[in-house]
Amino acid sequence: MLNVEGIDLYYGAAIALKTVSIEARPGQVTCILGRNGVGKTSLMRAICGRHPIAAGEIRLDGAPLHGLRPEARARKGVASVPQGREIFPLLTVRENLEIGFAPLPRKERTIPDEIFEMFPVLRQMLGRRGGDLSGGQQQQLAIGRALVTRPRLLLLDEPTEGIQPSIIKDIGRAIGRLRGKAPTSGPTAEEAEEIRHAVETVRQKGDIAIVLVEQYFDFARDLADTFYVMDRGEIVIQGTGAELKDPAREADVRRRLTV
Ligand SMILES: Nc1ncnc2c1ncn2[C@@H]1O[C@H](COP(=O)(O)OP(=O)(O)OP(=O)(O)O)[C@@H](O)[C@H]1O
Repeated sequence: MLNVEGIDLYYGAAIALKTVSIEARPGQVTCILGRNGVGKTSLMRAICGRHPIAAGEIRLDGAPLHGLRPEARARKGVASVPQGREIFPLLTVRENLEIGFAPLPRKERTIPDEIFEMFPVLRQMLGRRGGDLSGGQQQQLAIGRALVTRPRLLLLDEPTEGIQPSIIKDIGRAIGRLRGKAPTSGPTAEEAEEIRHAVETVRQKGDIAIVLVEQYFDFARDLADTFYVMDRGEIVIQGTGAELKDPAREADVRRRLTV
């Protein structure tokens, strides 16, 4: 279980997180919601150790993480899929997965079969280049690579980023047709569905706490066991996934997500 207690984070003199506390349990999806620039990515950086905190504590299964370097946190079970996925387009799917070996001792440097059972498409595409995969497949690859480290905590920063609403896709198709070209191959709504399925699959494993940063309410609502809404560096609403299905609560949260 992850416990973040009263953390502050600064960029120079500017405060980006103010006494933020969250917890995330194994086998559950904990969603962090909020508009652009409210501090969601900063919270992920604080947890995985990419940026120091100025106050507070971060613990995984009771053991302190704050103060440890990112590599040491990775060895303790923290895995993150950063915004933008960071798939290497010219490396093969297998090579991309093997990047996940970095924090592992030599004898554990194998790709667990379980990853291919969870994401069969990765097995089919092992020899293909990362850049040849669709957006949804790349997200599965990024999650698969994170799972190579056998984490206890998985941080997912905006997995739907780059997924275009179907209306944009339709416009793209129409423009493509007008130009007499094949439709542009941007990420699609079906890929959002693939990503949702990938997160569900990890949840069902039951032993990994998943923290999911999202801007899209519908995606978060379908997956959240618990949620936190951030605004200007603070947690302003928190509750259970079931509460997100309550219309009054939903309106409350949606208000915080629109500019
Ligand atoms: N490296 C940095 N240096 C200075 N300020 C930063 C840095 N990174 C983020 N910030 C600022 O900190 C605040 C929080 O940013 P953060 O990226 O955590 O927000 P976010 O909610 O993740 O937004 P997004 O969805 O756009 O990633 C913003 O005001 C942002 O401009």
